[in-house]
Amino acid sequence: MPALSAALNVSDFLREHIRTVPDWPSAGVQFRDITPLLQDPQVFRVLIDAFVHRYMAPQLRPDVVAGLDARGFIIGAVVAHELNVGFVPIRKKGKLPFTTVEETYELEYGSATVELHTDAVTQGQRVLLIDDLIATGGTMIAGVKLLERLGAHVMECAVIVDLPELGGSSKLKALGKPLLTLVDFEGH
Ligand SMILES: O=P(O)(O)OC[C@H]1O[C@H](OP(=O)(O)OP(=O)(O)O)[C@H](O)[C@@H]1O
Ligand SMILES: Nc1ncnc2[nH]cnc12
Repeated sequence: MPALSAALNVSDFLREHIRTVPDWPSAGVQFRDITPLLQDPQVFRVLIDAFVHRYMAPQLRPDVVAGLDARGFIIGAVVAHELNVGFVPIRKKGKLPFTTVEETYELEYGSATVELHTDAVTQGQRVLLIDDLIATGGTMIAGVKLLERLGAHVMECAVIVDLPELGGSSKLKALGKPLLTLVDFEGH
């Protein structure tokens, strides 16, 4: 495993620790598995620092970080902790106990509904919305809609992996939402 050095940029370094699993969870899907990024503490730190360094800047510092179920929780909660701001989970339907708002969307392989507690954010709060990956953009856009329905402002979205051919990152940009992506993969 190469160490992160001047010869290797962060994106290339992280790419080497993402595993591609063909035909999972269904035929034709190239599943981009981020678990190897989390397994090695040094690699995990490079990943988290890539987000934290950007959002420490005063003009980009959020009031709160929101994370998308489930892999967005792993990254989002750690980034929130490092930034010393709160974390709010956007969960798959049926998991949140208090009153919620909900949004249904299409995935690369199925459909889903996500929910957010109605008191999770307040009017005008600046939110950073984090997930592990953007494919069709359905999940991320559903998250933006939920947060903004409650009056918050999603100032930026951030992911580890972008699958640009699935169109999600373009859709998000067309909506005027800035998106930080650390690693791009061609194909599905
Ligand atoms: O851009 P999209 O087409 O919406 O796809 C991206 C979403 O798909 C994956 O989650 P998944 O729904 O597989 O759930 P999981 O995190 O619980 O595995 C991934 O973690 C994103 O949340
Ligand atoms: N190809 C993919 N790999 C990992 N997670 C995904 N979510 C949607 N598409 C995905």
